[in-house]
Amino acid sequence: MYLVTAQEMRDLDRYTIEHIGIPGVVLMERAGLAVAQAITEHFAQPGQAVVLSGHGNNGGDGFVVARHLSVAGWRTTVWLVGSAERMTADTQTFYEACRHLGIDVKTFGPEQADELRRWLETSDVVVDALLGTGIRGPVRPAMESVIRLVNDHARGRVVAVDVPSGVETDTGRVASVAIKADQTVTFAYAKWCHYLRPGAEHCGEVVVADIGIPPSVTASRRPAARVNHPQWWREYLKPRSRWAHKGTHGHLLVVGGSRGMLGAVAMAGTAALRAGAGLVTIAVPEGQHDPLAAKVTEALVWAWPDDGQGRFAPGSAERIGERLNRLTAVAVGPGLGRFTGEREWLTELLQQTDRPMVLDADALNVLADHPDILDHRKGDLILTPHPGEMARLAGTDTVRVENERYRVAKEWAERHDVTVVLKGTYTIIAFPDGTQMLNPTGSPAMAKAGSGDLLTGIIGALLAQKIPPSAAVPMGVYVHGLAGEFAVTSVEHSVIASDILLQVGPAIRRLLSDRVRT
Ligand SMILES: NC(=O)C1=CN([C@@H]2O[C@H](COP(=O)(O)OP(=O)(O)OC[C@H]3O[C@@H](n4cnc5c(N)ncnc54)[C@H](O)[C@@H]3O)[C@@H](O)[C@H]2O)[C@@H](O)CC1
Ligand SMILES: Nc1ncnc2c1ncn2[C@@H]1O[C@H](COP(=O)(O)OP(=O)(O)O)[C@@H](O)[C@H]1O
Ligand SMILES: [K+]
Repeated sequence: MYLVTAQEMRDLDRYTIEHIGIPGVVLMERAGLAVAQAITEHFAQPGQAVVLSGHGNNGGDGFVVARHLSVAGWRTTVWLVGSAERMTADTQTFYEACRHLGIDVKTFGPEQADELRRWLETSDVVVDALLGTGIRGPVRPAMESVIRLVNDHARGRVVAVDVPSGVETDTGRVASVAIKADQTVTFAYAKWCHYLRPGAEHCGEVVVADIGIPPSVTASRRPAARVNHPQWWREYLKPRSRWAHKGTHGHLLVVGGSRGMLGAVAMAGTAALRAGAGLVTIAVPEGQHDPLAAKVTEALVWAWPDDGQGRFAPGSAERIGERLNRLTAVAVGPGLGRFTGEREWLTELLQQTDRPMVLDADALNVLADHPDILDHRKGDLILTPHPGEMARLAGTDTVRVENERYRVAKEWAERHDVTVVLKGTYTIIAFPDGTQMLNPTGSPAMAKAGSGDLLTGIIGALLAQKIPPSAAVPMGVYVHGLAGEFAVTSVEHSVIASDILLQVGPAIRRLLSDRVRT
């Protein structure tokens, strides 16, 4: 599924209307019908509904909802919050239809606030069709007072049409106030605000309804963002061949693990094996060799010169040259720490190999301080920052990263020709070509030290198996999130990274069995 901006949605609507020839009223009818169906499916029997309509097309959808609810036996009242003269032609059509059917349509004015409040307090459903993707700037006063009335007084289920009114479609920003919905029924494609805070917190459950826009329209008007889904990389997800041997499934080198931080490389390396890598070698500072070898049983351990403090010695990265030909991907950063000579060290690593490389944790912090290091890279680079690391990379603060997740990752990926995985709830993957993917899998259980190391290992394993980054990265992020969901067997609070590690297999199995079915 694509993830669209307001402008992209307008373009797709217009293309459908003008080039395919499906009239706008047909789309509006389907949109309103989908919302009415979501409501009637939720309730065992009809009750009382208040529909709040603006004069734009979002309001038009509201008139369609009102008509279907009324026909289905609901006591339905519509409040027009706006002016009948400024209605769009399609909205006017369905406004008239409501009137011809004898549905009660009231026009809201400040003097009716008490009456509307009573309706809100006594209705089973409130339909928010005030503002959709056409919102510009802060909500104007009349609508603002209606939105506040809904948030303060609605007792029943609040269902938002397309987006909760007051939420900006492309950014999830709420400039003044916004409806707090229990459910949002959107049309054709998800919009950014359904995933970005604070707007996403206003949506409740999001349902994407088909309104008859033919899927082929995206071929001529391709949106720049997608929701991560197996449809985008399923072809690379294969059962293992009967003739497989360890050499056919790649060799990942994981580099990191300074003193006191061996857990991170151990987790990354083991996750890589669980994600299917044939061989994993973990390179650590010499003094950490024995403790790591005692900790991990299935990965090879390789000692690089130590600085005497349990970290890599300057120049130690030259070691990679020895075994370069046998490696198929590299992951650098878990438990790396900071050390003298780190800039030259990371530069050497990048210079020595054209294998795809994942950079995580302190490798990202070295890069943030010395972005020129990137000039030395020879192969594809994948960066997996959490918001704090992203902020350091982009020279900004975490608050801006969180407020503009959709923009910060994209700018960095394009400017530096790398793939950026900006982690968090709904991880964003920004590709070097400017396109993005938003990941729907994951769980708050993953908000715990160690879960990021697993992701590094999983992506590394998929790259090591020669899956191109455009597929390996979203597949890895999806599998990691699914494993995080599966790991919640009791409560989210108690899940630890090792639990997630054990679910990498079941997550892959789920995807493989889905693959067989579809
Ligand atoms: N053919 C189409 O384009 C379709 C559009 N659909 C619906 O149409 C919506 C988009 O319709 P529109 O583009 O007419 O826009 P909206 O209905 O979202 O809003 C535009 C109207 O709101 C007013 N407005 C804008 N910003 C405001 C603010 N800050 N405070 C108060 N009033 C404000 C404007 O005066 C304008 O009349 C979608 O969200 C969707 O619900 C659906 O019916 C499907 C088909
Ligand atoms: N609330 C959440 N919902 C979904 N995924 C989450 C959530 N919190 C954290 N995660 C995921 O868990 C991982 C945490 O990684 P990171 O912050 O690097 O932690 P660490 O390096 O300490 O393991 C990321 O992949 C992130 O997307
Ligand atoms: K709305």
